[in-house]
Parts: sequence; structure tokens; C-alpha cells
Amino acid sequence: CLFDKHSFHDKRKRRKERTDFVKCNKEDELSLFKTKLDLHVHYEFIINSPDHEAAKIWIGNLGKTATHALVYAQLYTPDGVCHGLHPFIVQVKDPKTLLAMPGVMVGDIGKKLGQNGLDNGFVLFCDVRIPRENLLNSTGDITPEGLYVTPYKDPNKRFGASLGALSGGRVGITRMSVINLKLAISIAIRYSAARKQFGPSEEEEIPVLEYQLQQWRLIPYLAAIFALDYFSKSLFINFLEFQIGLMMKDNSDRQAEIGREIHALSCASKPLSSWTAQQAVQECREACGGHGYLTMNRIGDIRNDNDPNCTYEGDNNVILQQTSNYLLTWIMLYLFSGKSTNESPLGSLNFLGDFHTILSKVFEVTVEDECLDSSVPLLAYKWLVCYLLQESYLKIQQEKQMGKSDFEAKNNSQVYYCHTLAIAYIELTALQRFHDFTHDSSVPHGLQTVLKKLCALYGLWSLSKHIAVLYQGGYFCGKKCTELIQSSILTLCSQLKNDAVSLVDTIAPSDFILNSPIGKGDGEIYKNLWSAILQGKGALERPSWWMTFSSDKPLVGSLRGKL
Ligand SMILES: CC(C)(COP(=O)(O)OP(=O)(O)OC[C@H]1O[C@@H](n2cnc3c(N)ncnc32)[C@H](O)[C@@H]1OP(=O)(O)O)[C@@H](O)C(=O)NCCC(=O)NCCSC(=O)CCCCCCCCCCCCCCC(=O)O
Ligand SMILES: Cc1cc2nc3c(=O)[nH]c(=O)nc-3n(C[C@H](O)[C@H](O)[C@H](O)COP(=O)(O)OP(=O)(O)OC[C@H]3O[C@@H](n4cnc5c(N)ncnc54)[C@H](O)[C@@H]3O)c2cc1C
Repeated sequence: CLFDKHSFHDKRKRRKERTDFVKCNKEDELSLFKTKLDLHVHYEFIINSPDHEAAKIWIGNLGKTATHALVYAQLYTPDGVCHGLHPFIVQVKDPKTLLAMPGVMVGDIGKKLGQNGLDNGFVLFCDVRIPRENLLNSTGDITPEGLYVTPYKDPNKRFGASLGALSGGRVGITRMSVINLKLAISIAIRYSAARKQFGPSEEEEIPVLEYQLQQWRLIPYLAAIFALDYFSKSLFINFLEFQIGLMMKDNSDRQAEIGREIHALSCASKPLSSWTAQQAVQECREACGGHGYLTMNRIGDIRNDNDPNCTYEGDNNVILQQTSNYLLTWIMLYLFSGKSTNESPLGSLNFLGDFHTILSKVFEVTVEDECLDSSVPLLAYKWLVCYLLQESYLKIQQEKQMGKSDFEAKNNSQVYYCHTLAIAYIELTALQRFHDFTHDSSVPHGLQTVLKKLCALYGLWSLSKHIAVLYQGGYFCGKKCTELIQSSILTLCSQLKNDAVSLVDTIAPSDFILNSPIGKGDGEIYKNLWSAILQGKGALERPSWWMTFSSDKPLVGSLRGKL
């Protein structure tokens, strides 16, 4: 962003006092648009951005390619009433010449850290007139008489429905991140299985994947791929069912409740998946040593292309608050007000029906063999979410009792509470779905063994990041609990090590698509790398400046007299 937040907020405050100011997207600094209905001239809307700080930036494809934009803008009727954010279709360029339309200033924002195949753009509007029909009117409309009509009584609910369009992108990004995870892990595991370094004796060198440390760094991410791949596909199916409901104009409470649950799930699945991929890609880069840093091996590109998954369609840290809000609403409505329900349409909250029983549980496993099943982390996660939900609720209440406003109370309850709650909830949901799948009798026996191990490893490894809270709330007691979790993780890594390359072969794209010499399926890392290095442009040529530095090089001291 180009402007510091304080000056921006001050200006925004000032602008709010003006009747015809609008902003198009809450999350963006440069994003203030106004639409005003002009009834006197042909029932048109007039779109305006007051100044360059009101420019909307970052829009994908807008810089050079797109001819039309979907603009979210505050809708003002001639009586001066603002009806909130609404989507409008606005033609920004002439399709024949690709030149900007009158009143539209549009361009490209420049090179980014990654994803440079996409022309992210900026746009400003000056009295741009669009027909009344260009308002996408599913959540609110203007009658030919100029009256505002909406099926929503509560403006906040209308706003939520309007933002519902963002859930699809978040579900999509959850999957895109899993794909990045697959690419990076495929390269690193294939490389680690082929790369030999040191060994138990002078004569014998062993593949680096034989080292416990390398296994522990990579194999949990391999497990995460299978868990998150299954989870993200199941979430996509949930989303499709929701979309079908929308298309069929299903106005039931259940359909609305599915929308809220998808919103809560996708606002946390995007962070879980994009952050897992981000951490994994960095680990893979280092796990491939120096070759991981060579551009031709692709890990740098994967890292840069994955990175914005953490930001667009809502910054991860910001949208996680939507998930914790959902959970807190649930607890306030159904638990503390005495009403009871134990079901949510997609099942992610069903376990809350046993809230008090779950909270009374403690970790009971005593031997490693029992710990090697995903039911162990699953039970622990249920306790963890109930505990964090209770603690987050109490923390907010405590803040309010200290006289803090709702805004401050929520704000002061993010770190260690609501933020962790949202993450634990989505990890539990992902684990629950993968656990149910791997324990289903329809899964062929030959596959079930390895899938169950992957599921247990993903669960235990994810849980191990919450050990402090497990002790804090009394679920864990004594050092044996941690020892069991840790030794089980290492045992599962070691057991899965011999299957790792075969597992990667099932998820990796073709060599042509993966496009990484050290990640090729044949495992011939040195042959492939050597060949790619030699084919590099100018690899064996002298530098273009060779003459200046060798044959034409001035003699030492020869320039002294001329200075
Ligand atoms: C929601 C915000 C974070 C915060 O807003 P507020 O604080 O102002 O609002 P509230 O928290 O009070 O919310 C009001 C109310 O609304 C509910 N709500 C909000 N969002 C939704 C939703 N999505 N669904 C349902 N309900 C919703 C909320 O729960 C409240 O309800 P209650 O009052 O009952 O509690 C908001 O500021 C926000 O969302 N910010 C983020 C902005 C953002 O995401 N911008 C995106 C810009 S576009 C972008 O970044 C594009 C990048 C390119 C990405 C490329 C990826 C491609 C992916 C491929 C996808 C393929 C699949 C596609 C499928 C398809 O769509 O067809
Ligand atoms: C590659 C790319 C493509 C994009 N494409 C599009 C597009 O096509 N269309 C479009 O409209 N937008 C697009 N965007 C913009 C994107 O949606 C926003 O960047 C994103 O929603 C985050 O908003 P912001 O940049 O304003 O961040 P900010 O909201 O300014 O966040 C900055 C920092 O402040 C923190 N922060 C903000 N609010 C809070 C809070 N309440 N509590 C705690 N911390 C907070 C955030 O966590 C973050 O670390 C794109 C962005 C990128 C990087």
C-alpha cells in the first residue's frame, strides 16, 4: 500500500462526512468509490473516486487485459441515503482498442514478487455513467422509481450475503496452496532419496532421506498433502452444494447456515493451507541444499507464487477472525444461553454437543503403539477446541468487564485465544474428515495401512504445535505425554520413509509440468542437473564484457595522469 494507515484513516473519516463518498473494498487502502443514482438522466449510476487515494489497486487482469470490471461500491440514492456495498459491472476499456473508456483511468501496478503472468491493475473513476441494469441485484436493487429494495431486513446480513462471493475464491486458494505443497515436496523428497551425503563408515554414503532429521523435516508435510488434499476436495464439494442451493433459490434456514459454515471453514482453510505450503516450501528449499536455491529447480518460483495465497481474498490473520467470530457466536447462542444443538449442516461443530464431557477428559495413552492412530490426536483436538473456545469467550468477557468496548475486547483477545482457536478448529476439521476417510471400510486394505499412518502423522505433528496449551489446560500432565507424541511422530516418519518416493509418484505432476531437474521422476538428479546446467543460455560462453577486463584492460597506473 502506498499510504500510511493513519493519514488514510483520517481522510476516510473526513470523507465519510460527505454524502457521496463510497469505498469499494474494506480490505484495501486505495479503494474508495462512490456510486450515485442519477434519476434525471436515463436512470444511470454515476461512479466516482474522489482522489488518487481512492484508487482501487491490485485487481487481477485489470492492468492490460480486462475490458469490464466488477466494482464493489457504496450505493447512494438521490435522497442521500447510503445503502452500503453493492456490485456493479463497469466497462473500463474498449474491447477493440483496449484503450480506457472516458472517465476511467486504468493501468498496471508493476512487477510483483511472483505471479507476474498476471497483470494486476489500478483504476479510478471520474463521473463514469453506467446503466441501472449494471447493478448486480441479488442482495439489493433500485426500482425504476428510484427506490431501494432488498430482501434483507438486517443490513449486516445483506453485507454478509454480498461478501459470500468471496468464499469460492478462498476454497479455491485452499486447493491452489495444496498444489504448491505437492510440487515442492515432490522435488525435495525425490532429491533427498537420491542425494547421498556422509554415512556410518568411510566407504558407505547414505541418501539424506535416511537421516532422521531429514525425515522429520519433510515427511510430516507429505502427510499434510494427503490430509489437506482430501479435506480441500471435500470442502470444494460442500461449496458446490451450497452454490447449487443458491442457483435453485433455496431460501431455507439450512441453506443460510451452510453459507455461514462455509464462510467460517474457508476463512480458516485458506490460512491453514497457504501457511502450511509456505512453511513447507521453505523447508524444501533448504532440504535440497544449494540446489534448492537454483532457479531452474523451481522451488523459488513456487515459494513466490504461493506467498500471496496468504494475503489475497483476505489477509490470513484478518479472515481467521471471521472463523473465531462464528465459533463464539455458536457458544453464546447455544451453550451459554441454555439452548442446545449438536449439529451444524456440514458437521464441523457436531462435537460441541459433548462440550462439557470433552472438557473433562485427559490424555490417557500410556504406550506408543496406542499413539500411532489418528484417533489419539483427534480426541486431543476436540478437547483443544473446546478449551480454546471457552477461554476465548471468557477472555472477551473479562475485557468487557474491565470496561473495554466490543471492538477492543475482541482485538485484545486475538493472540493466544481467538487466533489459535480458529487454527485449532480447522486443523480438527481437516483431521476429522481425513480420519473418517482413512478408517472407512470402502478404502482398499492395501492402501488403508499407509493412509492411516499418514493421517496419524499429520494429526500428531499438527497437535505437537499446541503442546503448551495442552499442559496449560490440564489435558496433558507429566513429561510422558510429550514423549509419547514425539516418539510416535519419529516412528511414523521412519515407517513412511520407504514409501515416500512411491507416495510422491502418486501426487507429482509429469516431469514436463514439474519442470525441475532435481525433481524428475527417474531420480537421476545429477544427470538431469548436469544436462540442464550445460544447456543454460551462455553457460560455456565468455562474459560479454570479457575484453574490457582482459585483452583491453588498462595497465595498472596508466590512467593516473588523466585523472
Ligand atoms: C469480512 C471482512 C474480513 C470483515 O468485514 P467487517 O468486519 O466489516 O464485517 P463483519 O465481520 O461484521 O461481517 C459482516 C457479516 O457478514 C458476514 N460475512 C462476511 N463475509 C462473508 C462471507 N464470505 N460469507 C458469508 N457471510 C459473510 C460475517 O460473518 C458477518 O455476519 P454476522 O453479522 O452474522 O456475524 C471483510 O473485510 C473481508 O472479507 N475482507 C477481505 C476482502 C477480500 O477478501 N477481498 C478480496 C479481493 S479479491 C482478491 O484478493 C482476488 C485475488 C485473486 C485470487 C485468485 C485466486 C483464484 C482462486 C481460484 C478459485 C476457483 C474457484 C472459484 C469458484 C467460484 O467462485 O466459482
Ligand atoms: C497477488 C495479489 C492479487 C490480488 N488481486 C486482487 C484482485 O484481483 N482484486 C482485489 O480486489 N484485490 C486483490 N488483491 C488485494 C488483496 O485482496 C488484499 O491485498 C488483501 O485483501 C489484504 O488487504 P490489504 O492489502 O489492504 O492489507 P491490510 O488490511 O492493510 O493488512 C496489512 C496488515 O495489517 C494487518 N491487519 C489488518 N487488519 C487487521 C486487524 N483487524 N487485526 C489484526 N491485524 C490486521 C494484516 O494482518 C496485515 O498483516 C490482490 C493482492 C495480491 C497480493
